[in-house]
Amino acid sequence: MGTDREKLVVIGNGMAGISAVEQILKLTKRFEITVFGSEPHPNYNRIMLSYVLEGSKTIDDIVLNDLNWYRDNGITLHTGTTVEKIDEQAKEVVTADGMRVPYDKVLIATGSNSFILPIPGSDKEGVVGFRDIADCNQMLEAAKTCRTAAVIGGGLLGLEAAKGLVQLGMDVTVVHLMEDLMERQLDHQAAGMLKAELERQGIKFKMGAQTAELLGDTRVSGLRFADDTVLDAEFVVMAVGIKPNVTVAKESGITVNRGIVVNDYMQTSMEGVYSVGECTEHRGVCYGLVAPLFEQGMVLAKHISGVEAPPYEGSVVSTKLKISGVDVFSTGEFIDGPEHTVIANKDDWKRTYKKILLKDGIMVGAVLFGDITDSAELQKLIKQKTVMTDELYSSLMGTGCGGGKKTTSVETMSDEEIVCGCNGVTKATIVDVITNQGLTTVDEIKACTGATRSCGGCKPVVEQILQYVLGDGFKTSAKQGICGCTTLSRDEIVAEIKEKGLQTTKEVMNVLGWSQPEGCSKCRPAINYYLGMLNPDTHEDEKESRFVNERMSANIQKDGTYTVVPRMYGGVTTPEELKKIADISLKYDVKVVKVTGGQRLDLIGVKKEDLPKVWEELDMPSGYAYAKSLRTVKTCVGSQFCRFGTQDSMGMGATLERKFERLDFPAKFKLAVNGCPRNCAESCTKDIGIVGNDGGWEIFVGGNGGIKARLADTLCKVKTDEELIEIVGSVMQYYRETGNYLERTSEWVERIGLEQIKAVVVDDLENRKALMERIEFALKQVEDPWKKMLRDGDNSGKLFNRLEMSNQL
Ligand SMILES: Cc1cc2nc3c(=O)[nH]c(=O)nc-3n(C[C@H](O)[C@H](O)[C@H](O)COP(=O)(O)OP(=O)(O)OC[C@H]3O[C@@H](n4cnc5c(N)ncnc54)[C@H](O)[C@@H]3O)c2cc1C
Ligand SMILES: NC(=O)c1ccc[n+]([C@@H]2O[C@H](COP(=O)([O-])OP(=O)(O)OC[C@H]3O[C@@H](n4cnc5c(N)ncnc54)[C@H](O)[C@@H]3O)[C@@H](O)[C@H]2O)c1
Ligand code: SF4
Ligand code: FES
Repeated sequence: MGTDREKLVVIGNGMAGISAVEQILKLTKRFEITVFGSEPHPNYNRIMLSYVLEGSKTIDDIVLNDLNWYRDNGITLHTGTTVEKIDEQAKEVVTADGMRVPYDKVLIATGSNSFILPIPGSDKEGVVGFRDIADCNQMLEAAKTCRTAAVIGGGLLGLEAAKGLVQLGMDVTVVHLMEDLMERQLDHQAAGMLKAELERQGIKFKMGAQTAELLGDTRVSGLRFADDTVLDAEFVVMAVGIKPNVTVAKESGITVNRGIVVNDYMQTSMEGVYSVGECTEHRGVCYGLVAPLFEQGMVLAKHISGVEAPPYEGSVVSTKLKISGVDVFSTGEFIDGPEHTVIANKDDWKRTYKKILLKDGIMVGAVLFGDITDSAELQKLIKQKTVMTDELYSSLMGTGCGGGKKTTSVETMSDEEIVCGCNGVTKATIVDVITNQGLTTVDEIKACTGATRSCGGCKPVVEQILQYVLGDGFKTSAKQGICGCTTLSRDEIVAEIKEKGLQTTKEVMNVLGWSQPEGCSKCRPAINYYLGMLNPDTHEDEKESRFVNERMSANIQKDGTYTVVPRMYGGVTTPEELKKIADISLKYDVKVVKVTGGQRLDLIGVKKEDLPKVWEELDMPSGYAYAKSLRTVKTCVGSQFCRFGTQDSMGMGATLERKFERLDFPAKFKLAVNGCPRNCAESCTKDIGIVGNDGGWEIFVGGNGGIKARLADTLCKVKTDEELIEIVGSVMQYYRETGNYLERTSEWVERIGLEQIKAVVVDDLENRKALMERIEFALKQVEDPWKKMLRDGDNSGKLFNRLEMSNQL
């Protein structure tokens, strides 16, 4: 049925083309739209193929626009139909099977093809790219019969493919040309951390390897490298990049470089013909991520619909790897050169890394590993070419006292700014559905606008917008698991462990339906902690679920040696003890003895195999410097010696340390006790700070002197030592029972609320007593790990073997 509407023909039924069509439909109904797609499917979310492979989504889950959508919007769809060229003279689009469709305007959105290495054997059976549903299905099929796979290419795609194949039970080696993974997005530091994490998750790597040939008869059986070494592989995935699909444009005489060359309004060299997506080259750049493609689509939609629009000026891209338990993010410039000012922070303990690059004071790029909560914020600041200030620095790098909350920046975002890059949702759209449709949760916004639907990277910003628009009416309902292996929250897991009487991490993962049977480095230690906290008498600590320092009961150093920190209650020692420490240090060639910030002595440089002998000869309790446990109780001189002292801080410090040592906490725990408000032992930055005052004690909670400094809050004042011990014990137990694993008290206090903590441990005497009973019970079960090791020996026989390097966590 003919109409007098303008005829728009879209070549390519992929993410960029159909997103542009969606934008056009919002602006005008003046086009009669026909879409051609080579694939036999309606438009689907290509990004999610990684999740289909990994098993967490099905093909049906990832359809973005089903056939009804095309029908409802009056779009004629030809699936399984490839366009050959545009006949400019006839003003017709010509398909490979000879169909001719007249046009007024054409949009070319033909995407990319996988780049297949031009090496002998690359056409063998069992060699695939990873681009579409057909490739994904081939991989799923192969996993049923093949055991070994090689993924060539250690970029985003290769790593996601490798993880998917590991999930399917295959033995997978990633073969990478360079020495660093994802070298187009990460610096050397982050790439190293990423590799270590993926190795933990079961992926093998062959780095710096150039594949010369794929071996096998008709079917691939292995890889031969340029140095003539060989790797067996029954299945090979090529993930070495993509090639813009410019065939139609080339055949039609349109200017093509690497991609189809367009101007700032996405117009090609041919009158009436536009191009968006991965096939397009704008100002010399071809993009390979969806966010820029959606931005292009918006500009195109306005231009083609006759709506005035600013030109497309290129995009700052950012990437996030979609592998559960691996949080890595990169945006803008990421390799530092002499022109950059580098702000960097690496935490070996939490295995996090943050780097921000400045050029002439302006933020131009960032890399995050381990903790990507600031990703959306950084992406926005870098996109806006923001100048770094002291305030921003403190907010991003977490320095400065008082723990001031980050200011939300959504207020300063323009309405047109895209919040969800994957789905092209702007701030204005989100604000609109909150204000006009009364939506109050991230899930509702997701259902209505698509924001957060794909990679999830935009969720923090969507939450911020909700909070900003609703103020106090905001509640977060988005379901967030403790890691990518589960959607269960910490509280749900703890409740299930209690209700179902679960005993081991394996059991928790099996019964509660973990997506990865072995869990990951985030959930395994957390569950081990929750089990121990809930069942102090029956839980068998799972050493393999502990971080290396905890397994060794010592902190590993850069050079592979360890440190030994013996317990010195309240920071007090004797000349005899000091002499013993000095003798042993000399005997075992300890090069440095360091006085720590917590007033202890740290014997640095003990060889792994000497650890048991050093512990035995010291014959002192472990100082737990490696553990998520009570580390130290720092004390001032106090009333025993100090002229100002009103309380015996040294005595009380030692008492508290003796009483509460050895227990596991969600994170490390530090105390300080002061004899008077002069506060020489710095209570304000401790998890619990105690200050002698008015003949009694004043107690503070939630202080932190670390990366995210925070001054402690006043909890209460008590008159007696007994009351002090009881409040300290019950705060500790309340934190043990309600803290998220790895959550310091500084974060816990903010999350739970000071008033709630007061209500439970100060005001409610019965509750306080119950908490004390539970902590006393737990305390009865604990034993010094050095003594235990000396008595029971090392069951594995490997822990103190010089050559054995444990790297599970
Ligand atoms: C496994 C995987 C994971 C990814 N993950 C992410 C991610 O997390 N984040 C991100 O931003 N990006 C990701 N990407 C990249 C993202 O999917 C692409 O950038 C995006 O899909 C490109 O959209 P496009 O429309 O330009 O191309 P495509 O989505 O490839 O669409 C082009 C379509 O045109 C069809 N076509 C080609 N030629 C013709 C013709 N002559 N006639 C008719 N039809 C034709 C093709 O068959 C195809 O269906 C991922 C890609 C893959 C493969
Ligand atoms: N999470 C995400 O954002 C995501 C996920 C998957 C794919 N993608 C996109 O899909 C596209 C394809 O991804 P990709 O990872 O293939 O592209 P890529 O170009 O980012 O990475 C290819 C990698 O292969 C390596 N390589 C090149 N030749 C090699 C060889 N002969 N042997 C071994 N390694 C070799 C390169 O060093 C590079 O690291 C990209 O545009 C990517 O951005 C994005
Ligand atoms: S805090 Fe008070 S009691 Fe303790 S050392 Fe300082 S001045 Fe003396
Ligand atoms: S940015 Fe990926 S889902 Fe929003």
